[in-house]
Amino acid sequence: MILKVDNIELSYDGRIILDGIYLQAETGKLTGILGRNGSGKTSLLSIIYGTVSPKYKLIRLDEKPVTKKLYKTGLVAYLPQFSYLPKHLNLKQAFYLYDVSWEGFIKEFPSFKPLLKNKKDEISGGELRLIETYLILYIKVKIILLDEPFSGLSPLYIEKLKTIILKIKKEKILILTDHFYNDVLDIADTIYLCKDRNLKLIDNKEKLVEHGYLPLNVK
Ligand SMILES: Nc1ncnc2c1ncn2[C@@H]1O[C@H](COP(=O)(O)OP(=O)(O)OP(=O)(O)O)[C@@H](O)[C@H]1O
Repeated sequence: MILKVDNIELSYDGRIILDGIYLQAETGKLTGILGRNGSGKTSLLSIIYGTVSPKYKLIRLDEKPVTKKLYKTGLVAYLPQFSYLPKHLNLKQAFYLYDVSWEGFIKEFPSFKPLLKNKKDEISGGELRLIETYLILYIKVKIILLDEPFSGLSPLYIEKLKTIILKIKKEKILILTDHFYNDVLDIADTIYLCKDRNLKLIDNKEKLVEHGYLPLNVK
């Protein structure tokens, strides 16, 4: 499946945030979006998802224009920057609600086993972020949008999550944005830099320096 996002123009209060955006993402390839704070990455993901309405947009799936908001098609799941799980659910109930296997999760992350009956305010911020990201990755949809999945995670969990993302991307369209650029560069097949209201296709790390996203002395 190929997702094409084209011709997006978004303004807030008369200020143009995105203009003439083109992005292509496909099953089997991980698409990463990098960009400075405030460059418009979250806005773009929200436009694709359908919760932000720009002045113009054209979204196509396998060349067919999508006329509904994408989230209404049942094809897409979105990890927002904020926590989305309802407070009253424990983890067992949350995995049940999202139809994701707790046993599969425990196989990957055995240290979470004792947390089965805990609610979101009884686990750490990083643990919660990992669980919420994992749930989104395993929801039975074809398109996954992840806004800063690595934020708040310790290095070992980031590595584990990267392995899972690489597995998942084989059967889903996966678009992610994060400030952990080394991790994004490590696993993404296609990288876009969100800059000057537009997306620039990036083919190597040096380009990120040239575009002023990374400092000159970056490792
Ligand atoms: N609801 C809104 N009303 C007005 N301006 C907004 C709104 N949401 C975002 N903006 C502005 O739009 C610009 C893009 O914001 P966005 O959240 O998309 O950036 P971002 O690249 O995701 O940033 P970050 O990396 O900090 O999360 C910013 O200048 C922001 O202040």
